[in-house]
Amino acid sequence: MKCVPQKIDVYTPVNIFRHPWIKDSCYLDLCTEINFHLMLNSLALVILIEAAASKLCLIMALKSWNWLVVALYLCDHGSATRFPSPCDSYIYCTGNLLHTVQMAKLFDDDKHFVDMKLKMNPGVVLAAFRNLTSPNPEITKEQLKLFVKTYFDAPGQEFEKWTPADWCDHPQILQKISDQKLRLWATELHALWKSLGRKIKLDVQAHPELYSQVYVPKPLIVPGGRFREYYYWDSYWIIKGLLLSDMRETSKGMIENFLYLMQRFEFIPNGGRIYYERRSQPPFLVLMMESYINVTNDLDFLKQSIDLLDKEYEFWMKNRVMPVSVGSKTHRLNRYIVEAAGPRPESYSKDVELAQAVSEDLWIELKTGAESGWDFSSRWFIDPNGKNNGTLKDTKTTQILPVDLNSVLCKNERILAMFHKLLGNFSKAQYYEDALKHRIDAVHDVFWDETQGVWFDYNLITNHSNTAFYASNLVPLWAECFEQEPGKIAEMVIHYLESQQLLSYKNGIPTSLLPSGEQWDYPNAWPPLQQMIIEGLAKSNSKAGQRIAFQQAQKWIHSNWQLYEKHQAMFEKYDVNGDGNPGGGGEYDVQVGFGWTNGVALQLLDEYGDQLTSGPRRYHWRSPRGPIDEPDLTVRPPTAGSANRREGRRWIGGDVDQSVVAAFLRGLIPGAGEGARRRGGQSQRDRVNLYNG
Ligand SMILES: OC[C@H]1O[C@H](O[C@H]2O[C@H](CO)[C@@H](O)[C@H](O)[C@H]2O)[C@H](O)[C@@H](O)[C@@H]1O
Repeated sequence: MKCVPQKIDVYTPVNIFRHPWIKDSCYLDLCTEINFHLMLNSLALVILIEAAASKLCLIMALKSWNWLVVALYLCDHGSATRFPSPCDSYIYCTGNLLHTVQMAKLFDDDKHFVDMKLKMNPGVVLAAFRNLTSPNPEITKEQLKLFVKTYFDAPGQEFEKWTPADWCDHPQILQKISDQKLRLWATELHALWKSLGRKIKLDVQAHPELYSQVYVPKPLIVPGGRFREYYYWDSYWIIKGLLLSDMRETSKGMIENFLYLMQRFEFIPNGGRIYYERRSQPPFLVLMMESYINVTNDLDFLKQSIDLLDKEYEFWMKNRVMPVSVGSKTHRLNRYIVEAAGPRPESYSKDVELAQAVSEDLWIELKTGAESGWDFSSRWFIDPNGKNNGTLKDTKTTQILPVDLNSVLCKNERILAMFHKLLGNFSKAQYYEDALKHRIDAVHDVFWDETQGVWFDYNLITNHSNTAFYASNLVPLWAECFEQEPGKIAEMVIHYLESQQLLSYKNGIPTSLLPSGEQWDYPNAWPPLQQMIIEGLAKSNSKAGQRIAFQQAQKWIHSNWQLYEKHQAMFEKYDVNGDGNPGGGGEYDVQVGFGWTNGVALQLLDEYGDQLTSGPRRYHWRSPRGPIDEPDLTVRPPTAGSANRREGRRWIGGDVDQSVVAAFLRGLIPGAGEGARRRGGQSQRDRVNLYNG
């Protein structure tokens, strides 16, 4: 036990019951029922125990209420309890009831319980649970089941029926898709917005204490499956898809919800549940607004929202920054870090079991992993020697400067500068331009590897790069977070991709090359990562980059479509190998729906709709100036000695007839359809032709 200064806002007289020593016997919601003397006694007892155990804690603290509170500020049981729990609820975020239900594993998925609605006031439910468990805390699983049935409703009670008013039968995007099967599929993807649409009941606003759902005023689109609520970074690709489905009102409503959350929390939480309220996700709000403004030119909306957009950027720059010195320069770069203690309520039993072998600090690292959106991945593993190695228990997300987060912030800075120019605030625009300049410099000095021609995450423990492949290494290309000539940098990145054989997978670019069993690793391929990589290559001034972008788009669309034909479902992630399989691994079963997958598929169909095919047809390039180089599309397992070949790696490409796969892939050479006609812009296809010319 040690005494360390605490954040003053952690234990105030009102929420003093959150102190870990008394929280299980004295619930905040029961405060009014508790005799004042009893309360004083228990506080005195806590202080006495604290004081006895730590010579540095002053017994003087007993003298007055203020001193009691001060003593509680100063006393601590270890680093993990320095922080508050994921939220203040003794039903959904911390306490005996949550612990008992989750550790009894009443449901297959821990998220089920924390998504249930309370039938009665939390104080009543907690009192009933205390009665049930005292004096004998041992209760049977049957008693517990009955208790949950008596006091909770099934998840999903927080929504009312809603059909988006801006949904129409024939969005313009359909006309751009030449392949009939893909066009039919796009029609069905477009229809999926209706089944993923949700409107939160006003009762959630009136009685927030009965729900874990966080109220937002406008209807929204959820990812699907167990993800019954909105998610921050998912919503970017959902909004992109909605805009292509001509659903501007729904898109705007989703952005308004995030602005509402900014007002309430001063940052944007991970997702729409109170157990997510002390962590965020990659900062995409400014990018959502850019997408919306590009389509609508709604400058009034931008004007009303700009202060909150600035505020979100400030949140990241105040709370998620680390100085890092390279040579004589010190840069300020961003990292993920979540200052909340305890297991994640939605994965409670798994977190408790995992931390038993390690320390409770692991819970901070896991929550930080969730904030990164990459929960979980070998990307965050750092073993006791500081190496990028180990298993989930070696997760040290806070100790890594992530390439992708800094690239997204690069985009934020560029877009915010542009927004302020549009609104006539030139000094603020200059502020963001300066920030962008510093960021580009820092990204170059800290992340860029000139020899390998790619960016790498930076390990803050060893002060070295982590040179393993992660798809996030390519995000600066998409974010245009570099100074060099884009064509040149793209050529270097392509050389890296080829040398690592990352373009040889049948269904897309893998998340990593390590089959760790975690979901943000090999062999999974995730929609947002494919989209950023494809767009990054497509917008580079490189002929090869544009060609590869199309090939990857074709692979992705084909495997998404193939699996949809088989299961009538869209998945949250896919396997890079085989004849179309959903992804797997991680702590929950693969989910269907699926918000960002549908958004990315629509984006690719919009961009390449005149060229993409559902089947293995051979296309001939009909450029008037002669053929482009035929790409090497041979599918092969990694060769011996290549950096991507690791012990135990699963190569599923061996399951299928390689010659058939190779023939299939050879059919993916860019074809000449009718030129893509984009609304107000140059298409990928046009850019390819221009380049050829
Ligand atoms: O319940 C486990 C974790 O689930 C979420 O993460 C995954 O799904 C999200 C929604 O599609 C996605 O944004 C995230 O990238 C996925 O890894 C949730 O965001 C986590 O906080 C949660 O612990």
